[in-house]
This record gives sequence, structure tokens and C-alpha cells, in this order.
Amino acid sequence: MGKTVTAENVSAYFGTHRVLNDVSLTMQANQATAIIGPSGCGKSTFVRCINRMHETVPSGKMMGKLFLEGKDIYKMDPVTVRRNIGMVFQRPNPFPTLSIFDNVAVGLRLNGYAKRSVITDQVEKSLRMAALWDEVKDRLQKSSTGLSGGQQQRLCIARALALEPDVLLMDEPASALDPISTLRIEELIEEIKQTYTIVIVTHNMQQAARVADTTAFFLSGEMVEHGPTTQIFTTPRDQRTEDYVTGRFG
Ligand SMILES: Nc1ncnc2c1ncn2[C@@H]1O[C@H](COP(=O)(O)OP(=O)(O)OP(=O)(O)O)[C@@H](O)[C@H]1O
Repeated sequence: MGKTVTAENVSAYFGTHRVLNDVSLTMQANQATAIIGPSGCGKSTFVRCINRMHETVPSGKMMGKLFLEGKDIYKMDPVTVRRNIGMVFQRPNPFPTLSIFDNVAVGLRLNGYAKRSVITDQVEKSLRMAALWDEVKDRLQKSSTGLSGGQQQRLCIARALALEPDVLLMDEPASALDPISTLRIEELIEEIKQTYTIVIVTHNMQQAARVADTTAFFLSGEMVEHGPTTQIFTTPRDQRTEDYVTGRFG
């Protein structure tokens, strides 16, 4: 089951440049939370703080607290954090030298799964969950590079789901995809949020409106407003949110 992620007064820096300023936000278990806002407002940095990727950048620094179901993420082992908090990126990034099967199995093997039948079952389960199984079941040993962009992105989602994380972070997961593949990813989000907590960064406001239970609007490193998605898009409390969602800037 998904777990709740809570950010308390999170600030993030690249060197001395502060790109997130005192962000507090609760991302509820088994819901999809969308993060919207203009380019450069800190959306990606925020999700990268959640799974401790921000600290892998040499100048990256984070202040404040992040909790996974009440447990301090920054007191956990980073490898455990990234296992429990999976991530899907803007551009599909399957391992090009690996087969479709091995792309999903690799994380399982690295995490100590050795029994072949267990790995095979988990690969199938993950590919089914990512709505890719029927398209690839007859070519599991073929290279992932033969898949379309949308299929590659669903493969990356299957790879992330194979380890059964609590949370799935999605950083503009459909921005490189055609409308049909985008729709499939959105349907998939709807499906998997029963089991996972989803945090999705998106530039596409229709997409946020379609998939997210709640939406948070970021501006210049600050979290301006967070609420039920319909409220954010129809009756925002803050003028800056209204200007953004009605296309007056951004
Ligand atoms: N590796 C880096 N080194 C230095 N500054 C960075 C780095 N990555 C991002 N930044 C800066 O941090 C700020 C926030 O960037 P971030 O990528 O989090 O924004 P974003 O809202 O996700 O933008 P976009 O919508 O364009 O992806 C920007 O000013 C950006 O220039």
C-alpha cells in the first residue's frame, strides 16, 4: 500500500542559490498529487528531494524535513529510500543493452531476488500493472530499444513498480509522448494509485485536472497553494494561482 509523504519547511539549494523556500506539503497515501508551476519554479528539485536524489548533485543541499509515513527520510539509508520511493523521468530511459525482461528484472536481482520463478512472476506482474504485458509478452528477450517511446515509458514504469515501492515520483512522465501514449499513462496512473502514492510533476494542466486528486501550485521556489484539484482549477484562493491556471502567465 502507498504511504503518505510529508514535507515540512523544505528549502533546497544549488550552492548558495536557493531554489525551494520553506515548502510544506502532505502527499496522501493512495492519491495522486500533481505539482504544477512555471518552468524553473523548483518542481523537479522538490521531487528529487523526496527520494534524496538532490543530494547526489555536488552543490545540492536540502534543509527541512521529509517523512515517509512519519519516518524521517533523511535518517533512512538512501538505498532503502530509493527502493521505497521509485521514480520515472521525463524521457524514457530503459537500459538499451538489456532485454525487455531484464530491464524489469535488474532491480530485483540487485536487491537480492535470486529465484528464477519469483523473478519471472514479478516481471510479469509489473508489466501487467504497467499495461504493457500484452504488447511485449512474445518478445521479452528482445532489446528494449525496439519499443516505441510510449512503450519504453511504460517499461520504465514497470521497472519502477517491480520493487513494489510505496511511492512513485513521476517527473513529467508523458511530456515526450504522443497523445495516445499520454492517455495510456494517465489511465495507468488512475489504476496504480490504488496501490501506490503518486506525485506527478506536470506542465500540462489538463493532465493534472484528469489524474490528480490534489494539486500544488509552485512559484519561484514557493508552494503558493495546495488543495483538491477541482478547487485549484475553479476557485483558487490565491490570485497568483488563478493567473497561472487561467493562462495569464507562465
Ligand atoms: N544541476 C543544477 N545546478 C544548478 N542549478 C540548477 C540545477 N538544476 C536546476 N537548477 C536550478 O534550480 C531551479 C529550479 O529548477 P527545477 O528543475 O527544479 O525547476 P522545474 O520547476 O522543475 O523546471 P522545469 O519545469 O523547467 O523542469 C532553476 O532555477 C534551475 O536553473
